[in-house]
Amino acid sequence: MKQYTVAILGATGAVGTQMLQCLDEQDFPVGKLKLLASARSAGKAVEFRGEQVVIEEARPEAFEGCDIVLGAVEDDLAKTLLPEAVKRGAVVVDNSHAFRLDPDVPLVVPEINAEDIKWHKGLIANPNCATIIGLVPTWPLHKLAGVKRMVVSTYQAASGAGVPGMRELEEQLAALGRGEQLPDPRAFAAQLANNLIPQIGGVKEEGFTSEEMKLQNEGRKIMHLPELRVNCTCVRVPVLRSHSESITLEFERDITVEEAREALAAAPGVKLVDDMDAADASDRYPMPLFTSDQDLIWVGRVRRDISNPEVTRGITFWCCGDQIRKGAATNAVQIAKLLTEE
Ligand SMILES: NC(=O)C1=CN([C@@H]2O[C@H](COP(=O)(O)OP(=O)(O)OC[C@H]3O[C@@H](n4cnc5c(N)ncnc54)[C@H](OP(=O)(O)O)[C@@H]3O)[C@@H](O)[C@H]2O)C=CC1
Ligand SMILES: N[C@@H](CC(=O)OP(=O)(O)O)C(=O)O
Repeated sequence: MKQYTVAILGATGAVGTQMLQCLDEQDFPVGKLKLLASARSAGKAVEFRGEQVVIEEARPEAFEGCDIVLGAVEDDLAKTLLPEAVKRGAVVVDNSHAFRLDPDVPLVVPEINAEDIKWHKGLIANPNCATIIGLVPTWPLHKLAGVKRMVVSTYQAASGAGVPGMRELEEQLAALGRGEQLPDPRAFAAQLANNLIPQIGGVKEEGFTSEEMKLQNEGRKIMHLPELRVNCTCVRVPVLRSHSESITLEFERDITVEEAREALAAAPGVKLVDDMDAADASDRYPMPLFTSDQDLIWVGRVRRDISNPEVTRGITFWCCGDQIRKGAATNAVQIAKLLTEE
């Protein structure tokens, strides 16, 4: 079996660290591993499959000899460095927003559009985390009844803002526990502990934020639905890990709650947790505490949309998924695995 030289760009971050674990869990055929980060991290060692791998500073020459590069750095750095990897013959799977809407770059969720990998020209983009988590359960319902419109509210964990976001919430919770004054917020616009922040990303069209527009713009490309309409509100919540979403879908054709539940129960990447009579709350509906550090999107609270006059054409549900895993690292490694099977 062919072994691949794999590099992780941003190997010390929230997503990069998780990628390392996913490569191992998904039995990825890694021949040689290169871990790249900033000069601050260069020289530190990280263990992979029982061996110590020394982190290198990310420079264009570091991509020499790489077959696959997994990108886990912010947009500007991705734009500067990743084309250098492609120039040197690597195939790149990038997690940033930099290339997602480029018509020459496939944007892939393997459960939905794995076939798009085939037309890559060296770069494949991993979608936004809230987009992946919302679309994995939307897709089987779309196949059943044709989705026309989505109304979404997201409840996004602090680690969506990377290691700095996670640290900030942990520091704030610890300071509150000790009865101390909280340090000034750095990763977020305001204190997150005991609070909700209804802004993720900069402000774009008509007052919507960049994060809110991703679900529509990336969703259209992934599901090949150029007319899809999405109205989204994204909120940062004081949860460490796992994003949650409330989603209402309007369909072209009739669909019953029973049909929706059946399709969700059979869908790849989805776990249906929808039993309001269960004794234990964790068996009644998905909650972010229980969906962290695993790869499935849990779906529950499946109901008819009672606000829709076409009473059989709307479904509402709640879902939670680990955004560092399926929303980023797991999805990227799944794509890389498909590349090895090409
Ligand atoms: N966190 C999440 O839930 C998700 C994140 N993403 C995307 O993934 C990407 C990474 O995010 P995340 O892991 O959260 O971010 P982190 O802030 O946790 O990690 C950033 C990484 O970038 C590296 N880095 C910073 N500056 C440089 C530099 N000058 N040269 C080389 N490497 C550098 C850091 O290295 P060092 O430690 O040395 O500073 C670190 O490895 C982003 O594009 C983000 O939008 C996508 C989906 C979900
Ligand atoms: N913005 C997301 C995480 C993320 O990094 O998304 P993107 O890769 O689209 O910038 C969040 O904060 O929860």
